[in-house]
Amino acid sequence: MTSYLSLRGVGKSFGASRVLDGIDLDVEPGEFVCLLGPSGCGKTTLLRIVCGIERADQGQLLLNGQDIAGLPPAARGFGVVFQSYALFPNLTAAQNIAYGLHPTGALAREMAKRSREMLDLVGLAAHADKYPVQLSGGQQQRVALARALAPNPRLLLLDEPLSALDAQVRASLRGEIRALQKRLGIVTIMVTHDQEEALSMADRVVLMHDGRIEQAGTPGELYHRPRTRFVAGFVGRMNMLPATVLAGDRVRVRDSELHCAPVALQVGAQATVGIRPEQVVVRRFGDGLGANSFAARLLDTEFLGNRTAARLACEPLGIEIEAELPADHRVGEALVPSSMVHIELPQHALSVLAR
Ligand SMILES: Nc1ncnc2c1ncn2[C@@H]1O[C@H](COP(=O)(O)OP(=O)(O)OP(=O)(O)O)[C@@H](O)[C@H]1O
Repeated sequence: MTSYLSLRGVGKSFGASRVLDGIDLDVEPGEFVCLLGPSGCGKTTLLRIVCGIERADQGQLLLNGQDIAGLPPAARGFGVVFQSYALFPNLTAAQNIAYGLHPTGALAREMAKRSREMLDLVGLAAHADKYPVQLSGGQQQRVALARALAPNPRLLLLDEPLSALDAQVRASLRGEIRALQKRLGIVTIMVTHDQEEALSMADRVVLMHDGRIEQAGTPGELYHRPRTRFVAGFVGRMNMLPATVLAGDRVRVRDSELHCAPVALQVGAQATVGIRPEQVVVRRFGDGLGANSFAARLLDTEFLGNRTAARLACEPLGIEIEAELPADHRVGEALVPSSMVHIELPQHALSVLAR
């Protein structure tokens, strides 16, 4: 089956520096894909290549099976929204949106009608005649989104569209963009360095590192089944324990044996065992000494409202462990610094990764 958009072996260098290396990516109809990664990993360059502002040195860019690498940006028919609103200050909201329709050759009457429809779509019908300076940051970004969507683009490209906004507006716009994208069914690629944004908005997250795709998958896959240490460390928080593989379902950490889900690594391989803080089970000292249970000393706690974060020193494993307990945790009141507890690292919650 042909994907809607396919990138095959896309590579790009700036001078001697290799910024993208062998990027393969398929985007399916209706999908919302986030390019996520640390600063400098190449995500913006990749979006600019899809957009046509930048040319790849190698590889193919196929839309519905057709190579579009040679097409200039305007001929691609994509809608783009940048971090800065990039609205024309001398045009009203309605005129800014209509401006995006000029290349379609629509008549003035049609453009005005479409512009009103789009303002309605982004909840700004009452602000049609305002100039950008009279609109809040969030409203300006909604106008920019409406402008990008007005010509019915074949692809919507968003480059950190929320990063200039304050936290509250950002959170509400996240939901709005996501809902709009689903309603219109428009294939969308968004660049962000904010993992929470990527996990909450995307159908699929493409995590990039040093110009390569480290892992692509649903938010749940990246969070629960990271394939590399980089993914485990970048998406959410993870305790990491140096380990040696003992058997298909056992590893050794220091002098202790841990049972884990089946691992693909060879016996004797050096590995890292990862466990999320919220999956560490904390019990009263002496309670529940099953497999993967260890004594630990509480170093400190941090009250976070709906949960409590705890730092524990676990001597048998030779590391500090971070745990997160729900607010109503029954051991919660006994958690005073220096007290001893037992922790369990449940078998199913351990990710065993190559070192
Ligand atoms: N026009 C250019 N000329 C030279 N180097 C460039 C150019 N554009 C980007 N780079 C370099 O390419 C690398 C990747 O940049 P890119 O902007 O794609 O990364 P990014 O992941 O989007 O990072 P950020 O989140 O900081 O924007 C960086 O090292 C950057 O300095």
